[in-house]
Amino acid sequence: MMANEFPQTLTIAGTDSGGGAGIMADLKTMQACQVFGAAVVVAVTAQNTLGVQDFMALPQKLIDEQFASLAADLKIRACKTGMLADAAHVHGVVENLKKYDFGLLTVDPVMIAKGGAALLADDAVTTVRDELVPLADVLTPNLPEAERLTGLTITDNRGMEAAAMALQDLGAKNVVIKGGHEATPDQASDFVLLVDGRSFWLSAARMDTVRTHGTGDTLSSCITAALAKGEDFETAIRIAKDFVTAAIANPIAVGNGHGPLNHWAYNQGGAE
Ligand SMILES: Nc1ncnc2c1ncn2[C@@H]1O[C@H](COP(=O)(O)OP(=O)(O)OP(=O)(O)O)[C@@H](O)[C@H]1O
Ligand SMILES: Cc1ncc(COP(=O)(O)O)c(N)n1
Repeated sequence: MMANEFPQTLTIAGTDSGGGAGIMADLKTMQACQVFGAAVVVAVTAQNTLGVQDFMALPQKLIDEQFASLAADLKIRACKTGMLADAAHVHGVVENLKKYDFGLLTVDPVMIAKGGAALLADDAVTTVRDELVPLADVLTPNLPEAERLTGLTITDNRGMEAAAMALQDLGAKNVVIKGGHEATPDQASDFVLLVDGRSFWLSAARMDTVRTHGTGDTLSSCITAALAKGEDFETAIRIAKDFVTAAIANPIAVGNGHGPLNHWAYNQGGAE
């Protein structure tokens, strides 16, 4: 393998001082997936498993410089976005994604943290919908995010399927509607609509646990890692579901609130 050819990935998101979500969860997932992970920090949060105490988005100039630094040196094969804070920063990230080639893009349209804190300004939802979603090779909204982006109300499986189609109409190629927030007691079921029109459900036993901090970040960064390794969309999404299921099913005791996932579990044979 050439010196510059090792699979390289990028997360464009916010930090989590508590280590469980955001860029920290992304890099831990990428490491476990045996790809190299780089990061463009858009926002810094003061956060733990109990919630988000404060955050600040970085000046756009510094964000632009991080993109330029990576473009000048690394060979990123796949990237993902997470917390982008506000409309101006969403727009700034979109400009950079159009300027540089960082490979396949997974968009996790992060809006509200598990503890209830807003990680995206309300008026930025339209910017995400109009500017970022059309660039997405894979879009991974949870149910509230899918509702905000489409204007639909999702109450059942049919609603998830309709939302996925609406998101493809907005320009996303492959869509994963995450059912973590669904009120089904037994199953955590995600609906996948692929770019070629095929669709399927991915279901796992729903774990009765509060240790689910960073589940969405973990899923989207595992998809990113698998794509960087050359997997096709369907395989990448299936691997990521197994990875996150194992990471939830084998909890580690950290913090007193929504605890982080176990990013070693999948490699230790912990897939359910
Ligand atoms: N309690 C659970 N048991 C099993 N799987 C779960 C559970 N909660 C979430 N999942 C799975 O985790 C993945 C992420 O889904 P979720 O809806 O929690 O995303 P999210 O809200 O974006 O996560 P976060 O905001 O915490 O990063 C999905 O595959 C979902 O089915
Ligand atoms: C920086 C950052 N990015 C994303 C999340 C979402 O994760 P969760 O919904 O599990 O709190 C978060 N809490 N913090």
